[in-house]
Amino acid sequence: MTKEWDVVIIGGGLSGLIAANYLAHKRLSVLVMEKANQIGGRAATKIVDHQYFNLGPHALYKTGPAKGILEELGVQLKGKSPNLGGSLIEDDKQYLAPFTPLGVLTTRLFHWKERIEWVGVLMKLKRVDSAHLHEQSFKVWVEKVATSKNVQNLLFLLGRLATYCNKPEMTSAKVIIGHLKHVMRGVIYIDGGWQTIIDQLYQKAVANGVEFQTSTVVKQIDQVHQDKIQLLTTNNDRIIGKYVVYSASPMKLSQLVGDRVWLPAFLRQCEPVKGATLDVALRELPNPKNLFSLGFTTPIYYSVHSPYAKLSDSANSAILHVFKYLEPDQVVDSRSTRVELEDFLERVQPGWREKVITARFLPHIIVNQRLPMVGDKLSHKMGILNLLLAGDWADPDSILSDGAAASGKRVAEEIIRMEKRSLHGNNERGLHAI
Ligand SMILES: Cc1cc2nc3c(=O)[nH]c(=O)nc-3n(C[C@H](O)[C@H](O)[C@H](O)COP(=O)(O)OP(=O)(O)OC[C@H]3O[C@@H](n4cnc5c(N)ncnc54)[C@H](O)[C@@H]3O)c2cc1C
Repeated sequence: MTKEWDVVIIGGGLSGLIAANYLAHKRLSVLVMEKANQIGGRAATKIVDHQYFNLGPHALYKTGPAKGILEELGVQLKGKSPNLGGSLIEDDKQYLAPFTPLGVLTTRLFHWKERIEWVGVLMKLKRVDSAHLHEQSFKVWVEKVATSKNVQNLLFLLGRLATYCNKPEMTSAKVIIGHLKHVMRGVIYIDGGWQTIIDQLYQKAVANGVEFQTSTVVKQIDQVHQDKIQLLTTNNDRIIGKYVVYSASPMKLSQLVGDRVWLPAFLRQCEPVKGATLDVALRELPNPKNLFSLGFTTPIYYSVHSPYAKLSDSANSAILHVFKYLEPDQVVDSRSTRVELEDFLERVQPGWREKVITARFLPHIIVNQRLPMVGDKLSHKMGILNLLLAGDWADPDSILSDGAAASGKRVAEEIIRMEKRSLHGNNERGLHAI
């Protein structure tokens, strides 16, 4: 017999779990279907040799929507904020980063006129209302506010650092600057890795009656009745949901619903944000003072996360990430990219190879499912009634965990609203307030 649920959520990542938690507070039956053999998606943490590896560098934005939503759901977020400062690397030179007052005053990256321009730009960044920048690219905005090439390059670097997006001429100034403003107010590295967030969301959902099916791949979505959506899995199981939340890849949705179902155009045009990451655990740091460096014009990031978050069972281990920001459609040669990241690490931590406990290299991973483009129009109307969209790609104003969390909460609220409306009609059972 085909089992029926009020809500079926496709995808057990951050957005799916957040939606499940908000829905779990109501008298709705909720099933989460996850393709992998464990939940968490891109927020999962892998433990290798007692070292905790997030999937590349993961920072939670202190004033972004995700933190507030997680706290509202009762998730404990333990960890510390990394220090500002660090260095910028260009060719064979290393400069103090002008991210602190001392850095601004003393960095050899800038001459005095540029220092003044940089301070002015930082003030503009703080004051600008990003909501009005929808029709402008980040590049156009940067070239409007800064004349010095060095200051412009520093803004491009900050945009990459904040959003992982490496295409300023295509990306929306609204999203990049909105996000950058959150990043400038501070980030947190999480003790135990982001898995601790996932685990808490999972436990709370289960305690409130949500059911989970892992190793379950949904391969087809069909509307079989006005308030019934049928999901077919690769094991040929059939599951019915009154509402379905889709939180997997936007590019794959058209394959699941078939050609005849109308989907909003943005879903077919989504371009993912990608990167290459080298995640490394060292017995100790050869150069303990060098915790954070960025390529100035080369799109490379290096940061040691373990001084600010417990990411190992051993007190001395250092967990660090070296990351390359990729452009959309960039062809990646895995070997040369690995060499590039290892060479960068050699530059900032000479002799690191002698200290390796374990390392993982992922040459081509999706960081965010949608590059936020200028003039993007995200529509949630589609050819299947009661099919709702969540994920780091499904929010018009935010991306990364902020987009995942905001969209997860939004779809849950939408379902609760629709359900209340339909219950008003037949008034069979009541909904509890959260
Ligand atoms: C290298 C890297 C660095 C990052 N750094 C940061 C950072 O510093 N700050 C930040 O906020 N965010 C960061 N992120 C992004 C953050 O991890 C993601 O935005 C967030 O985890 C996405 O959650 P999601 O639920 O939208 O998607 P996912 O986590 O991708 O969840 C979707 C789930 O759907 C499942 N699925 C797919 N297809 C099917 C199917 N057919 N049937 C059933 N299940 C299916 C997948 O297995 C997956 O578990 C980073 C990501 C990466 C990769």
